[in-house]
Amino acid sequence: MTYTLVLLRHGESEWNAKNLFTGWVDVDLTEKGRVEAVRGGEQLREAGLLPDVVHTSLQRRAITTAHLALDAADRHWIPVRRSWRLNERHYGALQGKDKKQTLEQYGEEQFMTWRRSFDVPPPPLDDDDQWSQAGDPRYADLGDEMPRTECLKDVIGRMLPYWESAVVPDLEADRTVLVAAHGNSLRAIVKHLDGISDEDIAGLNIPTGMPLVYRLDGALQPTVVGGEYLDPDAAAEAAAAVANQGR
Ligand SMILES: O=C(O)[C@@H](CO)OP(=O)(O)O
Repeated sequence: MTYTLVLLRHGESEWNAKNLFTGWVDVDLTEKGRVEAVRGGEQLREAGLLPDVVHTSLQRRAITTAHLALDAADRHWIPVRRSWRLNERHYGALQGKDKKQTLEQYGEEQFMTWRRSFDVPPPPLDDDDQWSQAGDPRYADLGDEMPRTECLKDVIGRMLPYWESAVVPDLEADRTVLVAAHGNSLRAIVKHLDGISDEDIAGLNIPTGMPLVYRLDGALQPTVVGGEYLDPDAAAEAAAAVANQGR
């Protein structure tokens, strides 16, 4: 038995284009991001990878990407589930800050610790900050679970209950599952699937709008470690660009 999982990071967002830390700020796709999402869906269709169900975050850039990609694959009609547990990593007090300016102000080591360390979150974001999500009705039910900042370890901790209770049952029902989410929530899933160490995950970057396909065995172990991008050369180039943001 082999299960099929497709991971898709949203297309380029307005704040990706402006090089701003985004996190839970609900920015839209750019025109380029919309084209990437459509292209991602076309790649799925061309590869005969037709999702039976889609899981997204509660954020516009992932929701719109899923819709555009599925529309292009003629799978716009499949069931959808959304959860805050697939949201981007909450970037704390860095939300809304320019990545290049942050690098210049705090230096390489602190910048990379905040961006890619496993367990060091940025300082928390005040509830009255203009980029806070406190009071956003879509998160009204979160109570004490509402983050004010997160590191990747925190993202894994809040993502896994959803993975186990919602995504795994779909895989085990032999559905082709599309997860349309974010750079860091997808890094959390990849770390979990591939068993990547806390140190090595720092070097993993996920490009926008490029389907990453995992075939999983009956024990939900990847048959190919790291999965397979449908366009590996373009994905490698785009992942390197993500790694270099701020420079
Ligand atoms: O700003 C963010 O929310 C993320 C994804 O765009 O950025 P980074 O790749 O720096 O974690």
